[in-house]
Amino acid sequence: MHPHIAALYNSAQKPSRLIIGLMSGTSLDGLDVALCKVTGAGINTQIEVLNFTTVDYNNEYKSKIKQVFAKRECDLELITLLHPWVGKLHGDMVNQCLHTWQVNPASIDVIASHGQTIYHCPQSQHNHKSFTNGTLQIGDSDQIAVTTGITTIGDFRQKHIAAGGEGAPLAVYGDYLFFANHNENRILLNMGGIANLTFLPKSGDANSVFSSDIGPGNTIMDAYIQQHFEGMHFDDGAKIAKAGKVNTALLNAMCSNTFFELALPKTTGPEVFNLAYLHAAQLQTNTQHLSHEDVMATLNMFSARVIANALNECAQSAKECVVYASGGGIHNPLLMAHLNALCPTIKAFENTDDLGINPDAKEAVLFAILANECLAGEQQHLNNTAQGIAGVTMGKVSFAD
Ligand SMILES: Nc1ncnc2c1ncn2[C@@H]1O[C@H](COP(=O)(O)OP(=O)(O)OP(=O)(O)O)[C@@H](O)[C@H]1O
Ligand SMILES: CC(=O)N[C@H]1[C@@H]2OC[C@@H](O2)[C@@H](O)[C@@H]1O[C@H](C)C(=O)O
Repeated sequence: MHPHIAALYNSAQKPSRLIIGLMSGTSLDGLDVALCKVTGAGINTQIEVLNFTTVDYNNEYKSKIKQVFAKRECDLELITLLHPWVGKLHGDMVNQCLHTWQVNPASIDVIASHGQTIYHCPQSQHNHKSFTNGTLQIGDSDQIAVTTGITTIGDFRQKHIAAGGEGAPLAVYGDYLFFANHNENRILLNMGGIANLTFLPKSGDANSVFSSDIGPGNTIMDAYIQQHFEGMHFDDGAKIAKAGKVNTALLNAMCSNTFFELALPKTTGPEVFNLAYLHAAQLQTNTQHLSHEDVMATLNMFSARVIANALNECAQSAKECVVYASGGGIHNPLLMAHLNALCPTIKAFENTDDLGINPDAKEAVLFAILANECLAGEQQHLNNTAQGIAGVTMGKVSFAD
């Protein structure tokens, strides 16, 4: 047997494994690195996050990725070069974290790498009759494995597509294994660039579990700030939005899009929710001359309204839902205040800290859980293709040499 296969076999048989989850989201703020001790597998999975950090991206990374990010047309040579470059950079960042944490790389069983999404196109968002769903993540796992010397499992989304899904949201798998609870109807809400949710009924009925993207979380707000406020990446503490007034005409125009008419589950991305989306709504409502503050107030309310609509829809099908929020949006006080006001049927808004997982680390932890299932999961716990939840093992294995 090849020693790499033997090592994986040994890892899979251990009662617990050290797995580093890596997530680089649509906000392009940094690489989330979560060192997890994962015990067991399947519905017996337990997680302890031993260390977590976000390694900030520098301007070079952001500007290089932005040249291809969510763009229908771009330089193929650049994409080809970025794929190994991002992987190497992510590997270097893991090495830097391990050094800082004084953790021996040899003690890590595997790295779970999401990569960097550069384009997402479910069937509902493209006009090519002969194609179904597609999504593309760069940041080659072979580069991470070679750079760190640690076996890396990556490229999780392609199996989901191969099995008929849209390649997202994958959160549902980890959410179900780790957060489902018999005493409470739960909604796990993540507000990153794009917002998504997982509904976990207390009945535990796997067929009633579902997950969906909702629409914009922070993505349009971030893009607007980056365009108009030099050196700023986001509206810290919602200071700018708080100084403005919501423009109802613009808000209503933004809320009117075919994506919102599609039934859950569905997926989307910054390919749709971007500055061009805002500009089209401004043109339509003759609101091009609003102040930056008023635009930000309206964008903030736009995100809140679409998220609230989805939460209220879930709350109709199950009484007394508790929302557990995660992602950078929880740090936006105006967004959170709007959500509370717009969701009277939600029993309580908590965040995943209350369930033992740092809300900023949650997505990276979810990929560690997916890698753990790839290694040690003995059966599929969710399998409902009608709800976009394919019962498949996700992830491709890259060895270090
Ligand atoms: N203090 C804060 N005030 C306002 N907004 C904040 C604050 N901190 C973070 N955010 C928002 O959270 C964003 C980062 O969120 P997160 O890291 O969850 O996104 P992501 O993982 O890249 O996205 P996705 O989950 O869609 O892939 C920032 O770009 C910003 O918009
Ligand atoms: C294609 C892609 O990268 N989608 C991301 C994005 O960010 C949030 C939302 O859109 C979600 O569908 C997904 O990420 C999370 C981790 C998921 O798959 O559950």
